[in-house]
Amino acid sequence: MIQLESVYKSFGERTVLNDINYTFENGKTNLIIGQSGSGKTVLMKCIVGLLTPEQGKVLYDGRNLLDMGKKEKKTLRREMGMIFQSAALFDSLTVLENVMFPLDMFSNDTYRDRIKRAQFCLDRVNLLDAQNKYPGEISGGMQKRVAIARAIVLQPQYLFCDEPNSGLDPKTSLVIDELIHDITTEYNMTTVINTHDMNSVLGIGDSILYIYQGKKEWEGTKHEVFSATNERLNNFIFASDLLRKVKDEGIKEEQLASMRNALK
Ligand SMILES: Nc1ncnc2c1ncn2[C@@H]1O[C@H](COP(=O)(O)OP(=O)(O)OP(=O)(O)O)[C@@H](O)[C@H]1O
Repeated sequence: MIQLESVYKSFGERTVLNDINYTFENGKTNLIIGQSGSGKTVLMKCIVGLLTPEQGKVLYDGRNLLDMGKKEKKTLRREMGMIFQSAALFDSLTVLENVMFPLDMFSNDTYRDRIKRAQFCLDRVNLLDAQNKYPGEISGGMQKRVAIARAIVLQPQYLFCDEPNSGLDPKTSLVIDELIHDITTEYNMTTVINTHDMNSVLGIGDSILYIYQGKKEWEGTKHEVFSATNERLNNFIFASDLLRKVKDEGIKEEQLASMRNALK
């Protein structure tokens, strides 16, 4: 679980995060959503320690990141997995070598055990057959799956995904969403996802934090989105004609789920 308590971040005179309080629970896919420039990336950076808030607490299962010394931070980093907007794979390494990379850096396991662990993770994302290929030889969706395998290879407790679906078609995005959701439940991780993708919101939004101009404007679940009365949230979520129709014509959640299933 990650708890944010009264987090503030400014750049010069400009307050970009204003009194953010929120709990990201484990075993859930926690989504941060909001307009461009609302502060999602700055918030994610504050949570992972790339930026330091001026005020507040970022509690990792009770441990405040902002009070940690170097050694404690290093321990915490080992408990984090990250998936970036671009898959950020090493072009000159094979798929297997990419997944092994964190193990080579941080684990004391034997070479054989490191290979076994990396292959286990590749199998989990259904890519064992591609282990000897190079990133340039596989599709964008496959690259994302390699990035997921690499992110979970050290068995992280916390998983951070920055726009995991960017550049992917809707069908592949669905596969990536489901995969992230499944591994989150399976390994009981605390997963935090920054996204613009409304399909993700409606599909895997176990818990949703909507930020508007640096403030928490709304929080809820994918089940609550449709009945939400917050006008800013509605304008944001239902900006697309299709989704507005879905809301206005009262299409039920189950119907939406079966539409998603048909896409798979
Ligand atoms: N290092 C920085 N120095 C000054 N201002 C910054 C810095 N980083 C971000 N900002 C400002 O903070 C605000 C929030 O930016 P942020 O990148 O968090 O938005 P976002 O919600 O992630 O947007 P997008 O969806 O477009 O990625 C923006 O106005 C941005 O210009």
